[in-house]
Amino acid sequence: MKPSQKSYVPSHPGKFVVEFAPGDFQSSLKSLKAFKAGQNIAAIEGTTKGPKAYTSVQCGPGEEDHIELNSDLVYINHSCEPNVAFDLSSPDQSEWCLRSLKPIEAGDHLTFFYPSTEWDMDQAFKCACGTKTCLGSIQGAKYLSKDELTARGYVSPYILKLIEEREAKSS
Ligand SMILES: C[S@@+](CC[C@H](N)C(=O)[O-])C[C@H]1O[C@@H](n2cnc3c(N)ncnc32)[C@H](O)[C@@H]1O
Repeated sequence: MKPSQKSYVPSHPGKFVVEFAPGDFQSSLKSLKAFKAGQNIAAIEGTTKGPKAYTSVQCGPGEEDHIELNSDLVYINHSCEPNVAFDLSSPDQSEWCLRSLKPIEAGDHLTFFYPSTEWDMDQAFKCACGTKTCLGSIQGAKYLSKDELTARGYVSPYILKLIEEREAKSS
């Protein structure tokens, strides 16, 4: 579920705001504040378990390990050169956070590298991030090499483990 433009109430007032745009999947999340690289910029809280969906974030290695964010963070788009990461690596959910990977200025759009958390995405898409290292088609980590995956600043440990299992099977 995504917050909709009708009766929009920001989930992170003063910090982030959704920029609603016409057309399917054209909206995004903008930062209202500057952050240094490597900061915990938001707690990941208020999540619920759910089936894999284009709005869900994978939080472990299994088919059942998907959460709905239930907040404006669902509007963070993918980039092949992301400025934030979802760090859901701790077994203690109270430590889950959104972390800046680079300095972020007020007005910057937040982006994360979707395959850093997603193994095999519910909805693949042609990437419009426009970066030099754009991979073109985004379907999940399953379809990438370890080098393509690890060059983006952060990969979830459960995704790295799945990559290593894949490599062990093919060797
Ligand atoms: C969870 S939504 C993110 C918010 C979305 N932009 C919206 O307006 O609802 C994920 C979807 O946004 C779109 N999207 C996100 N990043 C994208 C990118 N870099 N290029 C093209 N589409 C993207 C894709 O359709 C993807 O399935």
